[in-house]
Amino acid sequence: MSDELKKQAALAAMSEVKSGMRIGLGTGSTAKHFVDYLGAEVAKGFECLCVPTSIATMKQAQSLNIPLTTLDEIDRLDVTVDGADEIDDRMQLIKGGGGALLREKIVAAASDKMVVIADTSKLVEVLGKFALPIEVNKFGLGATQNAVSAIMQDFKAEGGLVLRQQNDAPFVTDGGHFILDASFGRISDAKALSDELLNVPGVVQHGLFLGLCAKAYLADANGVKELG
Ligand SMILES: O=C[C@H](O)[C@H](O)[C@H](O)COP(=O)(O)O
Repeated sequence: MSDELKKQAALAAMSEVKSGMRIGLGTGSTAKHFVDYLGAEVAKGFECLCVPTSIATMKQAQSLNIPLTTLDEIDRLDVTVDGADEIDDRMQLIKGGGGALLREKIVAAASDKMVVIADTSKLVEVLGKFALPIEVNKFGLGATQNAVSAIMQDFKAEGGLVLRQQNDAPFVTDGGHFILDASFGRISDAKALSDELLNVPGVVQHGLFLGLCAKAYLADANGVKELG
C-alpha cells in the first residue's frame, strides 16, 4: 500500500487518543506513522505513557521522547493502535508479518480498546491468503513443524509451511523465538484453528487476533473508512 494511505489511516487513529492516556504502540510500517504523529503531539505537550510492542517501536518512541513504561509497571492500557496484515468484517486479524505478534497480542489483550490502522487492501472476506505467522520455541523445532503441518492438513491448507528467514538465517523474534509462516489460503474457522495451534507445546503464539480489535481505520483513495 502507498505510504500516503498508511499515513492517512494513522492520522485518523489519532482521534482515539486523549492527553493523559496509557497507549500501546504497534509495530510495522503503518504503526510507525502513528508513533510519529504521537511524537509530534508529545513535543507540543500531549501527555501519555506508552508501551511499545517491539524493540524497533521502542527505539522509535525513545527517539521522539515519548514516555515509555512496561506491563510490569502498569497492568492496563486505555488503547493500542497497531497495523494488521489482514482484517475481515468481523474484525478478526492476521498479524505478525513483521514478527512482532507475541508482544502485540500481549499488549492488545492488556488494552481496553485495540484500534487497527491499514489500507483497504488488508480487508478480506476470509482470512488466510496472507501466510499465518506462528511463533515457535527454538527447542524441538522439527517436532513443532510436524505438529503444525498435521493441523494444516486437517484445516485443508492450500500451501506449505516455511521457517521465516532473514539474511540467510532463521528470523529471530524479539522474544528469541522462530517464526513459521503457514499458508492456509482460506481459514474458515479461525477460532478452531487458534485452539489447535495453541495446543501444540512448541507454539508460543500465533498471528490470529480474535475478539481483540474493536475499531479499524482503513484508508483508500476515497478517504478513511471506519469499521466497528
Ligand atoms: O509483526 C508485525 C505487525 O503485526 C504489523 O502490524 C503487521 O505486519 C502490519 O505491518 P504493516 O503496517 O507494515 O503492513
